[in-house]
Amino acid sequence: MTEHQLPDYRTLPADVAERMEQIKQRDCVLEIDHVGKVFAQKRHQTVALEDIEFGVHRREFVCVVGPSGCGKSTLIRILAGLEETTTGRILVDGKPVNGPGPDRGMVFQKYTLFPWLDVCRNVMFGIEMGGTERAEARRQAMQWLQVVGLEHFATSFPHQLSGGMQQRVAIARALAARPRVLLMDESFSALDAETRLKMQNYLMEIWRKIDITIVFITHDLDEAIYLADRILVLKPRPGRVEEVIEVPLSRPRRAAQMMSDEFLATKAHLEGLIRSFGDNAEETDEGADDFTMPLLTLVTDKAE
Ligand SMILES: Nc1ncnc2c1ncn2[C@@H]1O[C@H](COP(=O)(O)OP(=O)(O)OP(=O)(O)O)[C@@H](O)[C@H]1O
Repeated sequence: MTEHQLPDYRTLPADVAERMEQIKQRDCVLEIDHVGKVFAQKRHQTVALEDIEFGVHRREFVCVVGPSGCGKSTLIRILAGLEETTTGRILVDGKPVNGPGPDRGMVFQKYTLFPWLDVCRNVMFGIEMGGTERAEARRQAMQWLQVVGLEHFATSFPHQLSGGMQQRVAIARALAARPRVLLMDESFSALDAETRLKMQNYLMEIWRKIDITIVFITHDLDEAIYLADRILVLKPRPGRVEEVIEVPLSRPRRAAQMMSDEFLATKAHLEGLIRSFGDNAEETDEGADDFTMPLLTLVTDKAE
């Protein structure tokens, strides 16, 4: 099939359309209610987010994509309660949130485990913070380690684990506090491609087993399409919702689907959207295009 024959990404196969209908009938666990964020500096203001309105349904998997500077980090920090909104509000299960809370768990990009605690104690940390006594916290931690397949590493320390394993512990620790929503901020972007795919599959397996709603920020369009039920596309300056895409892929997802017409059409559409924001992109790379590298070698023969 040639490129111009690719199916319209909006055409959902019947099973996916039915699943989307079911998801939409569920309550919204997380509501982003007309959220705006302005960073005021001495000389100017940056409108990082403007009037973001979006609801995430129970057990839905939403990915947020957009070019650098479109407000992805600001949005997830607001959802986590680490940043205040300028306008609008965030609701979890219909209740406005002010600041961080146990109803929202977070997994960051870099490994954030406590290096002086073993794996089990790292997972116990969030449970004990909730007031659970130690023996029960240990029992629950072991259960979560089983969920992420690391029960045999309970007494290992973070530095003894690979990057992927450390992120699995971070996921277990976040889930152990029994949040309603799991917020993931570029959580797999420090991993190599193979480990990343494994982690994506692990995450979807875990998500299928438990009552958790996921919001996942990523730069990687393949990752967004592979994981999400819906993709929220943000455009920069100011950060606004450009489009919400319903991913036309059946579940359970398999890596082979990345070569399907539906996947490729969705990716082509997303790439086109993000390319169209070009003129508004973040200015951090200013000058990169006309940068000329000075010649730092004396070898100038024709074997270049
Ligand atoms: N603390 C801050 N003070 C001032 N401006 C900020 C602050 N944090 C973010 N911004 C600005 O808000 C806008 C959105 O930034 P944000 O980091 O949320 O974007 P992003 O999409 O996460 O970018 P990236 O993909 O590069 O991480 C940018 O213009 C950024 O410069």
